[in-house]
Amino acid sequence: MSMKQTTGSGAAVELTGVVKTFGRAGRSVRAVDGIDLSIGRGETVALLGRNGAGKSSTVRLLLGLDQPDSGTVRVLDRTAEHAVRDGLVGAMLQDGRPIQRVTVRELVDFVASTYPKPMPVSEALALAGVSDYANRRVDKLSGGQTQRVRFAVALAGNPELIVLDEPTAALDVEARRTFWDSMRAYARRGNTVLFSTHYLEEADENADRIVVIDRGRIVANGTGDVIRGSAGRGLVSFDLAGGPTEGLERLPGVVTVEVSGDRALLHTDDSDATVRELARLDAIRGLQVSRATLEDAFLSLTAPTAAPVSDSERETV
Ligand SMILES: Nc1ncnc2c1ncn2[C@@H]1O[C@H](COP(=O)(O)OP(=O)(O)OP(=O)(O)O)[C@@H](O)[C@H]1O
Repeated sequence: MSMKQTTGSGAAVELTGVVKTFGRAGRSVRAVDGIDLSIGRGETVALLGRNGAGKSSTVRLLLGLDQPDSGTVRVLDRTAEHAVRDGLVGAMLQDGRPIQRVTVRELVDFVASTYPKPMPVSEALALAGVSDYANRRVDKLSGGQTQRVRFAVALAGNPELIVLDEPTAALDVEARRTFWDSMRAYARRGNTVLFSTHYLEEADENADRIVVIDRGRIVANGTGDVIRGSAGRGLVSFDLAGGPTEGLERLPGVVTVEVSGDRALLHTDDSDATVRELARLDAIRGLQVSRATLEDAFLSLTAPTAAPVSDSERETV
């Protein structure tokens, strides 16, 4: 195992009041709308959000590929560009395609040679799980194998922080599992990992902490359990049967209320108390009680259409 580099004692990632707008005035979109986020060294953090929530935009800011309109981005005690230039950050972006006609080993070897303190090539290949096909051409591999080669490329510079934008989006279940095994092995060395994903289970299983992002803002931040509880630990639903929806949020235990058609869904911290009160009000037609899952919490925290509010819309809100 290679020696860890040491780069000071601050957070691995520190975003403060970060705003990033795309487009021209009047028709602009706030892809990132005031994000404050601190990630400690050695943490594995999932950025979870729907399509268009602002995950990729946040990742690009972290890699110094874009500049924020306002706010600050610090990575390992320096600017993002500086951290990348110093070889401290490895990245897997969504659209990166490895160059063709070279073998896996040649590719990783070449990338490693561009860094000041690279990881030994055999180690990067082993950690990414690609040693078995190191002598095969990169353009002759399956989707899962290609993704792991891209992981080996991201590891080549021996980074302290790795940033993965939806790394498993195109992989089957088995390929995903092996991918995460490799990623966790890298994290166990004391490294920091930030990955974005649509998959709740993936965030729950592989991250120490989940940051839920919606419309360019952080709407929840904590362990899977914290997120699960943030919208209430229980779910109580019933048919409104034409009854009123006002006041449901004031029922005992209730944290949030969703009404869909003629059905009310209450997220509650105390299902028993909520149900008792509903019974008293005789509002128990089609009553169902269940434990809230991470998905329930996620759905209640994020808007159904996650398109960010444009500046022109914002003025009218
Ligand atoms: N270069 C750009 N020019 C214009 N708009 C952009 C640009 N990049 C992102 N956006 C817009 O900013 C918003 C956030 O996009 P972003 O790609 O960050 O979301 P995401 O959470 O990564 O989504 P996905 O899961 O679909 O990749 C979207 O409305 C997107 O259309």
